[in-house]
Amino acid sequence: MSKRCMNVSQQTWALLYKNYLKKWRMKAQTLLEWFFSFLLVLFVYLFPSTLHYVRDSPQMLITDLGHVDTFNDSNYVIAFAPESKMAREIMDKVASAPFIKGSTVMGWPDEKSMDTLDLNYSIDAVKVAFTDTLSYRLKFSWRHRIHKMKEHKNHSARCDAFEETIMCEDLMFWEKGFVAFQAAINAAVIEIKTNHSVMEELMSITGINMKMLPSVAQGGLATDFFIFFCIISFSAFIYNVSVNVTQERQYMKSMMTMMGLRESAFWLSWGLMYAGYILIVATLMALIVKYAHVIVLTGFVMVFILFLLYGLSLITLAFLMSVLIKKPFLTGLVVFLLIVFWGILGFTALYTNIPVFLEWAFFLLSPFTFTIGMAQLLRLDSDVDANAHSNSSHNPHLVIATFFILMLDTLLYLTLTLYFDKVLPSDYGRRRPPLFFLKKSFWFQHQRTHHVALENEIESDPASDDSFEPVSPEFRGKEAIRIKNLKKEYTRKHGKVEALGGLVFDIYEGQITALLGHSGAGKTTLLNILSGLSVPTSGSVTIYNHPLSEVAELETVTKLMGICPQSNVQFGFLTVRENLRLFAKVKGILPQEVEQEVRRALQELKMENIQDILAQNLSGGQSRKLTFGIAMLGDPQVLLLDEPTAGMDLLSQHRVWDLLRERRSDRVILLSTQFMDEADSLADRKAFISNGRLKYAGSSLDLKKKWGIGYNLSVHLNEMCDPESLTSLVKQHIPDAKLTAQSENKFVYILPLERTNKFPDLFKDLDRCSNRGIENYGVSITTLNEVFLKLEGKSTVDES
Ligand SMILES: Nc1ncnc2c1ncn2[C@@H]1O[C@H](COP(=O)(O)OP(=O)(O)OP(=O)(O)O)[C@@H](O)[C@H]1O
Repeated sequence: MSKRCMNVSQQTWALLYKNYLKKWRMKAQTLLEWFFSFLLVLFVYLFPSTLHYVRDSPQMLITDLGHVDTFNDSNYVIAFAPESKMAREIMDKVASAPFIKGSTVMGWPDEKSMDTLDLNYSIDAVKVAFTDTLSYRLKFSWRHRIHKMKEHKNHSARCDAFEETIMCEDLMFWEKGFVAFQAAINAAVIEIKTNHSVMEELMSITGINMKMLPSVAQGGLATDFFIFFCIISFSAFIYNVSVNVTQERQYMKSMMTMMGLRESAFWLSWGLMYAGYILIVATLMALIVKYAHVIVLTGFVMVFILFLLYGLSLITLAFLMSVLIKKPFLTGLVVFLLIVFWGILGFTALYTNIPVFLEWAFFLLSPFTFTIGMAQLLRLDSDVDANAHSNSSHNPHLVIATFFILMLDTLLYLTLTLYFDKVLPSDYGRRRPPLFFLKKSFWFQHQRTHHVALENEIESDPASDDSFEPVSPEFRGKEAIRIKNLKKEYTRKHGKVEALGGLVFDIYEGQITALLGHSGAGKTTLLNILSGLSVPTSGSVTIYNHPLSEVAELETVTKLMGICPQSNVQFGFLTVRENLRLFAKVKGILPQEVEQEVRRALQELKMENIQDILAQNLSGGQSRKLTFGIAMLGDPQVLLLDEPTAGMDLLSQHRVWDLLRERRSDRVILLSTQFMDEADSLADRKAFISNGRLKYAGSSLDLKKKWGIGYNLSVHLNEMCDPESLTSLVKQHIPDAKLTAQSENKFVYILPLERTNKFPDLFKDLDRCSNRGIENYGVSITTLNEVFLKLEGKSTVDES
């Protein structure tokens, strides 16, 4: 057996190269992936001209806006809520303010009912919502009075110049009466509380419009679209990583894990590959954002880091979904929809006030965080202070905070991926209990102290039953695989199916053991349990004293095993040689021995002529040969082979048999087969399983002896022959001969094995009787097929 070392970096590089070859060979998929990514980048590139403009109004002078109460507009009603004595008193005083006189003041029982006040377009409502006597909120109409500010374009101290006119958004607060109302309500509250009137004083305050510094403004809806395209800029990659990982995780990852693959190598190989893609697109996006002047003041590095961290978080999100969802297309779709939906949720936070705790919870969703981060970046650009310093690095805290949150999101998704990957049930592989990380054995190397006891506990073959041939003394103490009371039940829609029902069985080193049985007998189930691909419902298995129930022990056992499962294990887009090379590295064969091992497998199985053919183009038999070759890599100590020669031509079958015979000594070989001749000529010991129970274990000879070996004497006769005299002739030589079948012109007798010395005389007499109606006769040895049918018949009788 070659020395094995499960090295994460060797496995990661091998899988990474496999991923690269996949991308290279599946050109259409790869081109589409990059085409869509570049299309999105192009969209983003087309935005910048409409996105921002520099606001510079040098012609705007310092202007005197006059007194607060110069505001003069009677086209509104005043509403307040809740209507209490104090509130009414305050509002009465407010109504006495000179600029309000004559307006309608309405009290409402609560804010909700006040908000139902819906006036026609010509009249506005100014609503005052009291929270207590001293606190209130002033609600101005959305349409006509004060524009609602968006957080990411909240550059409220800005003015725009339209030809000759200068429009300042903030001036609305002065011109539409917001400041005047605020001053009047404040004066009323102060007067009620202090008995001192400040109304006149507050009303005489004057306002001044200062000169504006130049600034960069963002383009409203266009900016939102721009952010949206940034959110979905990695979608094509993320869709593909979701689909690829889900596909591989279903079967190939479990198989490779059973060969010794470290989980981290699998995730790293996909993670690193797509991190490379993300790096390229993040650089392009940052270049566009920066050099097309979407963002003028913020540095390239900040934008690049934001895109990179966002992209990485999406890779881990795709990983997480691939663990939670089984269908590849569905995983890709769900991830895409989540990106869109969570991104849009980010806009909600920009436009509305969502509760703080909810906002923090939403930060766990990386597209949400990215939206906020992007908005903050754009906002930095129009920040007044930033303009003053002409360097945004003075105020980047919020953007840097989003970097950290994105890192946390990535870490969270990765942790959840690894956790659910271990805990959630799947078709193959061992599941851990939900709280496995609390167990000491998970953190510390397992100490094997109880194995001796366990070994003693296990009963040996039930030798007392004469259906089981006692093993010869030379094999005593060579029990490599010990199976005790092994049960396996599958739950189906209509109840449970018992695939194995309490198997007790030892498999010895130095022997080839064949599992025989009808379809659905439980052979694959047993082999899957021994390979660690399936978990028994009850009972125990030890391989070289390592109990398979212990995950840590399973890792040791995988180093000893070579597995050839019922379905082929190979990557269709790799050639035969590449497949062998990849699996040799996954199995931990030392780097300097890999090529030698691959060459040996190609030679031994006569696959040199097909070594450069893609596995997907191999015939069924050739594929099987490749899977067998993969199982044999590293010359494993324990070989578990599920119908290894199925579909192979005769020559290949014999090649496989020869190989197994050559390796038999000091190895444990267990194979299942449907071919009786394979079991007959290859296996030293046959185990016959029927309906999940062991019916017989022993050598071919013993099996045939117990179940009707011998020789079949078939005599063909014509109408001249007297059947009774034929039977008495046979019995005269061999009294215990049995007539097993008779037809009009053919009689079949079974002649016991130990009577071979009587055969010559019998044949002589039969020759002599040729003139008495015996046309011809022949003798054949009982085949295993016949024994199988007999045993099968007995099982059916037993069952009924
Ligand atoms: N995943 C599963 N879910 C439900 N039932 C299953 C599952 N796998 C196997 N079974 C059932 O368990 C029983 C044993 O199946 P198994 O595949 O071990 O038989 P087998 O002896 O290998 O058959 P074959 O020679 O046809 O491969 C069958 O009744 C089968 O239907």
